[in-house]
Amino acid sequence: MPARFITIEGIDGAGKSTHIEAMARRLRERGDTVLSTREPGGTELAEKLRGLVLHSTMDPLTEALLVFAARRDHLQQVIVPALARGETVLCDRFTDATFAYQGAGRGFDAGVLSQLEQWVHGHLQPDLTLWFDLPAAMAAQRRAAAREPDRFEQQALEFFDRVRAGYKARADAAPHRIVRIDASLSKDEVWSQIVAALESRQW
Ligand SMILES: Nc1ncnc2c1ncn2[C@@H]1O[C@H](COP(=O)(O)OP(=O)(O)O)[C@@H](O)[C@H]1O
Ligand SMILES: Cc1cn([C@H]2C[C@H](O)[C@@H](COP(=O)(O)OP(=O)(O)O)O2)c(=O)[nH]c1=O
Repeated sequence: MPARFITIEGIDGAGKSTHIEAMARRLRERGDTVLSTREPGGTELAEKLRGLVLHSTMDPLTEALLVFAARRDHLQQVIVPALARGETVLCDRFTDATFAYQGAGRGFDAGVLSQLEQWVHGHLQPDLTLWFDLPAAMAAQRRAAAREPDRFEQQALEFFDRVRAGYKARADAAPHRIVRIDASLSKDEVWSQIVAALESRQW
């Protein structure tokens, strides 16, 4: 099987978790061996770093270094070996999230993030990224109805407006890799857009 690296992005509450299992199922039904994972996380060490990033106060450079440290471990231990075996890796968030959250959201230097990206994964990029896009206020309403907020989810709407703009900039810069999903629509309509994005690649 051809290896495929698919990432899912979007602000908190966009509906990523809601659709990831169904995506994995659909890809498996079509013959892929699917490894479903997430960032920060995906290994024992990276899950520990996730706990720190989500719950401890720290400066933006420390935050950026920790998410990239978690990513390095995840790539080496899980993602790269799975791709080498020809598997499909389905990852809830990846480096676009760092540019959106630490870069656009926190205001951390995008040039430094690009250097870290280069060190950590060189030219390895996802083959496809589905960006779940919706207004920050709508995502906040969905989150409020669903769960207790973590460090990022406690941020004001303006923070998520900036993160959303950060994702848009990434999508504009990589239009062939990043497909925008209108996540403000109903779950069924979101699912149809996901299927269309996969089908357009014969996946
Ligand atoms: N298209 C949708 N319309 C309405 N509610 C949705 C939609 N997609 C997800 N939700 C709900 O919004 C909440 C957040 O969704 P979730 O999948 O956890 O988002 P994320 O993983 O992107 O943070 C959940 O309660 C979920 O059921
Ligand atoms: C991957 C990544 C995530 N994050 C943040 C975004 C999210 O608020 C948080 C965890 O993401 P997520 O797994 O989507 O959270 P949840 O399980 O609550 O839906 O980490 C960054 O700030 N930078 C990153 O590089």
